[in-house]
Amino acid sequence: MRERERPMSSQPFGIRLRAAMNQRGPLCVGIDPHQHLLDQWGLPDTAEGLASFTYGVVDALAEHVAVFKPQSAFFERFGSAGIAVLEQATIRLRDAGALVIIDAKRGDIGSTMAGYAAAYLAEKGPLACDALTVSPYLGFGSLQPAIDEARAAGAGLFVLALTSNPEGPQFQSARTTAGPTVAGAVLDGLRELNADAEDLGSFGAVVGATIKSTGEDLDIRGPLLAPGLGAQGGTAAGLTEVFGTAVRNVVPSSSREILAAGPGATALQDAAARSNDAFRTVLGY
Ligand SMILES: O=C(O)c1cc(=O)[nH]c(=O)n1[C@@H]1O[C@H](COP(=O)(O)O)[C@@H](O)[C@H]1O
Repeated sequence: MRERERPMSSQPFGIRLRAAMNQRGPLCVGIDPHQHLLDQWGLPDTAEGLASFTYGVVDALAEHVAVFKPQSAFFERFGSAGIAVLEQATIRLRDAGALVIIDAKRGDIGSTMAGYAAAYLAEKGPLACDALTVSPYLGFGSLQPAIDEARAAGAGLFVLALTSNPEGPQFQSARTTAGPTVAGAVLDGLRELNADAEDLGSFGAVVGATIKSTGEDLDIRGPLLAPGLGAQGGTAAGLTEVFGTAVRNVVPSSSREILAAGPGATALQDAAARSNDAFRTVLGY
């Protein structure tokens, strides 16, 4: 069967992502159950508190928002009980038609990367999600097993390129021996992976909404995950300055700003809808 004729569930990630953003708006809600948010929601700092918080977000938003990005760190904090919540939340979100990017920023030598790929990207993996954040600092080529598994499963990757934290440029703006910056080399690698994509490829970059203009070419024919909105100071209006003509491919991600509206489901839905509307206008959805 040709790619375009396949049912949506078995389409490559980039195609599913564009369809979901067209349908529900571009907002990605980050699920970052910080200790202070559990406290603010009146929940204990335990695995049970984590579960109530996470399923509260899932129940309120799974049918309204296109993309979710659970932050693995805050689930790992509670060991296997926390990982079980991440697993369940991922299943429930996907069952409700949302896409899940697990933010685990994995990166290792190729043979170990294959283990992460089996956990997060393989169709029957225990934490199977739609896309995974990965780190390229062991060399872009070290990501190959994850790239292969993503292609086989119709999943995607988001590779760190220009991160939102102030320390990022120390490495990311440094020049490689071949000439481009480290970030530029990552973007070049992604452009190559997406070369055959008609609209949006499955291999994306992480580019912080806070980075201002860098002179890097962000047109990689793939999605640009933009965290740093809200709590870190990035705004919807500022996205055009950072992304220029590539702004249409941005997946704007916001965690604390939306989560702080909880625990009420209606308040969470209102916060997500407001945010989604602002991004729709800027990104042209
Ligand atoms: O990969 C990420 O999502 C990420 C990359 C980056 O450059 N900056 C960044 O903040 N993030 C993540 O995005 C989320 C931001 O959360 P808020 O600042 O609360 O919206 C956190 O889970 C971060 O780990």
